[in-house]
Amino acid sequence: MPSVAIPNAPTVVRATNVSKRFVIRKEKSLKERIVNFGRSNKHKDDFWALRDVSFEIKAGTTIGLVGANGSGKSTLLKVLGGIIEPNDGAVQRRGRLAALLELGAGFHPDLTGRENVYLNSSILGLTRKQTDDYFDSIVEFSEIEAFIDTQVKFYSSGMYVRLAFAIAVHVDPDILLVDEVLAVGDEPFQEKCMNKIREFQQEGRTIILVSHSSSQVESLCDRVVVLSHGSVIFDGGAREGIAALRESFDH
Ligand SMILES: Nc1ncnc2c1ncn2[C@@H]1O[C@H](COP(=O)(O)OP(=O)(O)OP(=O)(O)O)[C@@H](O)[C@H]1O
Repeated sequence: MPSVAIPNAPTVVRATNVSKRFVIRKEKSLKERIVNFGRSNKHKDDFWALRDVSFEIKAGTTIGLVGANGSGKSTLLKVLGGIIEPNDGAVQRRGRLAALLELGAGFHPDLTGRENVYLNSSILGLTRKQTDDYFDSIVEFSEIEAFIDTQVKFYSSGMYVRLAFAIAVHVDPDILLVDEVLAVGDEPFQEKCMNKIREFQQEGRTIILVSHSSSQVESLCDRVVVLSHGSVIFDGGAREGIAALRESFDH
């Protein structure tokens, strides 16, 4: 088992019948524009990115969210992290959460790396004194010392991820959400992140990971949830989950 199983571990995340709808605006075709001359060139469609998703996650579990492109993984991660609200259903969480979502999320582009460290840490519940204490260690982990006083809008995607990951792992999270972002780091940094994730597993923290890498999911996760068109089609062991994922590509 990749993480340390805790007997009778409490539930730290519970999603109950979660559904999320987006409104998609589409341009009308030339024919529709002529027929509807004088009216708006756009029409709206409802799109359910998540439909009736329910599961519970016990403390200390590493869970992989997998599925084809557009199946709803990032949307689910954002709903679990409280970054977006579901239209139906509810999410309950216990403990401090740190989230590594899409690139640059959580960073203010006009602020420097240093200022963003302080801003992010305070959003995640650290005092200024605690951030002062962690600051050097965050910068050292990120290995971007030379750019720490540069505005983050000038950062490369790898530099963003380095700083974001370094902050997330220093705020003592009980739950860590990681979207695909790690794939952006270079090989040595990815290895460093994997080691940190393994350390977190040993410490009994809960990790929710979105990944397209089957080998990464199999080596890190205790459990896999497979999404297809916004619904859970499998919830169980990692190896069986990867098999269910491959099968879902054929449908
Ligand atoms: N803000 C939004 N407005 C409209 N549609 C959205 C929005 N965010 C996501 N979607 C749609 O919801 C669906 C699920 O998107 P999501 O990013 O959750 O998929 P994913 O499984 O993470 O995909 P990928 O593997 O490509 O990253 C997609 O069809 C996407 O276009």
